[in-house]
Amino acid sequence: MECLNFSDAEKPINEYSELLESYLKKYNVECFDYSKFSDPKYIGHGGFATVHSTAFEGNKYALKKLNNNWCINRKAFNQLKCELKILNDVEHQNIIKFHGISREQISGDFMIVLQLASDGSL
Ligand SMILES: Nc1ncnc2c1ncn2[C@@H]1O[C@H](COP(=O)(O)OP(=O)(O)OP(=O)(O)O)[C@@H](O)[C@H]1O
Repeated sequence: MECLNFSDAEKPINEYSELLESYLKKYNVECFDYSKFSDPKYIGHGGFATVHSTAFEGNKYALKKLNNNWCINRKAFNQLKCELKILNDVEHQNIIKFHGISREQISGDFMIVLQLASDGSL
């Protein structure tokens, strides 16, 4: 008899955000306090995220919020974890710098904090 594997059901990305944060903290990824971001200005959105420019303690960043209608299963979550860890390890003058992550505690909204491409081109 064939059994359905309910443990691998897809869930919205915000339901993984706490797990994602604690995993990345182990690798010293900086976790920005979401309440300290100010002056958000909409830049644009893609298939998986919405991007705003914002300020944090006097510095400007691009804040990329993952869309909660993006649903992933456990395997895709594990891939995302690895990709974010790799992004944190990469440093190159031609690659937008990954500064860290942020999480809105109540909604679970998950954000990636990036270098702000000043001329709007990436
Ligand atoms: N670090 C950044 N600095 C400035 N603008 C950015 C930055 N990252 C993304 N953007 C802008 O925000 C918008 C959305 O970007 P995003 O990467 O979410 O979508 P995308 O490039 O369409 O890719 P996809 O749909 O594959 O996710 C685009 O206009 C992009 O140029």
